[in-house]
Amino acid sequence: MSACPFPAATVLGYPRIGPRRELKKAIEAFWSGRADAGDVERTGAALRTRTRTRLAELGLPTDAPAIPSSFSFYDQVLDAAVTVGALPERFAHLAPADGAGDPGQSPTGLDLAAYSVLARGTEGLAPLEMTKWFDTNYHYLVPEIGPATPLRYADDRVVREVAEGLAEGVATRPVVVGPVTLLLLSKTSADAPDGFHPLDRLDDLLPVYARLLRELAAAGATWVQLDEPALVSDLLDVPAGQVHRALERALAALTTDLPADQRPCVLVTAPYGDVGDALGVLAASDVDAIGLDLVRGAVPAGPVAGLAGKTVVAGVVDGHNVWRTDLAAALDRLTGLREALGPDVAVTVSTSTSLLHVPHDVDDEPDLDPTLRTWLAFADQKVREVVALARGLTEGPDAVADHLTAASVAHGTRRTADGVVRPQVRDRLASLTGDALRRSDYPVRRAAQEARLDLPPLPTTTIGSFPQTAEIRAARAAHARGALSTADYEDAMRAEIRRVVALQEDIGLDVVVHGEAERNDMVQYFAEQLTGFAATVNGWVQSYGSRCVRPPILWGDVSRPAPMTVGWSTYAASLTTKPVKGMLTGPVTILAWSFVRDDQPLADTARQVALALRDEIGDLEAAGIAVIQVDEPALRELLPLRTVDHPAYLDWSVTAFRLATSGVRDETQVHTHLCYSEFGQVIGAIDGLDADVTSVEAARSRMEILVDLADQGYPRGIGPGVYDIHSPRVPSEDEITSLLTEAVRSVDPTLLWVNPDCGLKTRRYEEVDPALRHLVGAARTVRATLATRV
Ligand SMILES: CN1c2c(nc(N)[nH]c2=O)NC[C@@H]1CNc1ccc(C(=O)N[C@@H](CCC(=O)N[C@@H](CCC(=O)N[C@@H](CCC(=O)O)C(=O)O)C(=O)O)C(=O)O)cc1
Ligand SMILES: N[C@@H](CCS)C(=O)O
Ligand SMILES: [Zn+2]
Repeated sequence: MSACPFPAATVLGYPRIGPRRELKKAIEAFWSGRADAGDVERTGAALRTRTRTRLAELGLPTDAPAIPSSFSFYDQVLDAAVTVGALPERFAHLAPADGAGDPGQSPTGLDLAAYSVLARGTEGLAPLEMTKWFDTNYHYLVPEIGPATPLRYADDRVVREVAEGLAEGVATRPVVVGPVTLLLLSKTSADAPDGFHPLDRLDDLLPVYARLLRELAAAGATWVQLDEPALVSDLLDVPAGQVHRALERALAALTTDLPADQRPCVLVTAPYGDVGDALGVLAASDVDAIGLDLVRGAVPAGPVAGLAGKTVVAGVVDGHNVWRTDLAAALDRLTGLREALGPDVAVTVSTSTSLLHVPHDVDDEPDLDPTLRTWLAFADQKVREVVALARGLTEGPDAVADHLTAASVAHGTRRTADGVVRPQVRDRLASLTGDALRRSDYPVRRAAQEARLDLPPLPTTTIGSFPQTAEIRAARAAHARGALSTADYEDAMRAEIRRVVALQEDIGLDVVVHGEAERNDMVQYFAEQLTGFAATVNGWVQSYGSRCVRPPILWGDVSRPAPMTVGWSTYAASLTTKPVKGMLTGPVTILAWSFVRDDQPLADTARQVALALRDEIGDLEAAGIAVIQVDEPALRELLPLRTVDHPAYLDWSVTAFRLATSGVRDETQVHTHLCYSEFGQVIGAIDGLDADVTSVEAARSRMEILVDLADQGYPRGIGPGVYDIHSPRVPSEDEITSLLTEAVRSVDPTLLWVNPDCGLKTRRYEEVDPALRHLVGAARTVRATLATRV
């Protein structure tokens, strides 16, 4: 018998925000001073208890480590950095002086206030940067590691949570970001010499992980899960060979080199894609189990050298989307896997990724169409699927015949249900010619737009949203529960538009927006108005920290029954003589932030969404809106993790954007907005979008993007963000002036626009008002220098 028996079913992680966003509410109350740290700790503990109890109810055993311990108050990458004490120099004062590195000491680590400072910053102290987690809409905090960054076992929270489970009679499996991924996702700290990479610190980090494993074993953990998603990505700037060598060293240090009785059994997972050649490295190591994403990745074709005696944790249930699993097909896949790997390899059934990316429970969605509901599996339903598949694999399909039949009936109804295929949508798309993707040459458009808009040099604008105040959200909540009529709600939104337009005129912005007050979310708002989408009521998913989104479910062919934004934009236009910018979310972003259908290629779905947006853009134009912005902040997010897949993605994503935007006349100016990006990887696509003006996030990188674009001879309008909206800090006029002065040196000033980095919805008016005044003041100052230059 294996020294490391693994349960037949598990999941790689579970949502932690709570079914009613309990954690969000508790931690935000703490940040605003309405609750103390003890209140938040109690909420966290109650949520962890709930998770363990719920997972057991759903069928995972409590006496074997099938139930993951995957809680976090904010982010799992931050947690790993805190566990290994990797505090950047500017946060050094937060570290408790408790002799944490000493053997025998159990460090209690950072308290919640200090932990929050790393995540959110404080006066004069910038937080860790935040960026997207692989190709998901989840954001992690980026650790900063240099040659001198302390690395020591500094926080025993993960160990305490194991003990907490055991005290309740549940043997959990702690989940920790693995050492290779932690270093590959870290950025090099500013003081590091040229050529340094955080991976250079691997040998300093491994003893810290080894200590963690010993502490976990001592606390009673029989397994630990080390997540190594970096193995599925080519986008992390380190060649695969080097990653594999690092992995070999890490696994040896955490298995081979540790006495078996001093460490838990080790599961290493590679979620979010195909593990590729790293499988050979994992198999050749002494790890006890390997987690494979078999939704995105391939089932090995035959035996893999070194796997004998290990467990393969087969991720056949999609952790990243909400469709009910075709259980019969999954069982075939599992059987095929077992046959391919041979009798010496145990197979456990699992999810492909953590369930962090899906809502809790379909049964908590009273308003969903009953037929649609049968097609779906949220986290809880997925746990049941995993349990049923495990039983089917061990006892044979007959043992779970009811489950297999119910799943196949649901899949059958999905294929033929009304609205899944809409012939009119498909016929329209089929009849489009290449002309639908082309506008006139840019110089022709530019001349027509300049004549129409008559803007000054360095025109100023915002990215669209103004603060979503408590009053706006309260009005929407009251409307949703029937306490405010539609007419009164719309009046409230119009009052907000009046306020926002008047403010922009007062500040002196050149191109005005309506402020997006009416939007609960920049994707959900559109999904609620398009056919083929369903919205949830409680389907919250963590986006970052305490911030959540409710991704809509894109289940059928998409069309636009009626205009979606025209009324709001034309109302704003009626209030001002300045040009009003219409504001839409682009096709790629609508897909990226929805649960997309899995029964047709994403490219086909993107074209349907694009066509609906093309209709909206046509209506905005017909209503006299001269500037229309189509936001694509998620263009980079959906970039495939394997470079071999990039050309096809960039082709369909650019095509979708052009399909949406190319139907307008020359004198209509199309803007786009990109944020959350390392633009280097999509710079060709920025050009391909062919937008007249592109605004990009740039303030935090001091406009480096401009140099890249200038190097490429980028020929169209560009608005590098001059104000970091992620921070409450109000930038001074001088600082914006200095950014703009640099900008006009690297880019043709006649192409330059002046705007913040992103929308202002998460900010407060106390910050936005002065910041925008400084922005306009700076633009005027630099404009004057241009005039004198001429
Ligand atoms: C730009 N970003 C977005 C991403 N994904 C999206 N789908 N949308 C985005 O905008 N990904 C990348 C980034 C991530 N950034 C953010 C930024 C901010 C949030 C955020 O603030 N989320 C809110 C929820 C927003 C929302 O849906 N609002 C609704 C419901 C509001 C609500 O909670 N109402 C209360 C009642 C309120 C009251 O009575 O006063 C309730 O229902 O209980 C709305 O405005 O109607 C959050 O709360 O976290 C997310 C991602
Ligand atoms: N128009 C949106 C873009 C966010 S990426 C906004 O201003 O919030
Ligand atoms: Zn943005």
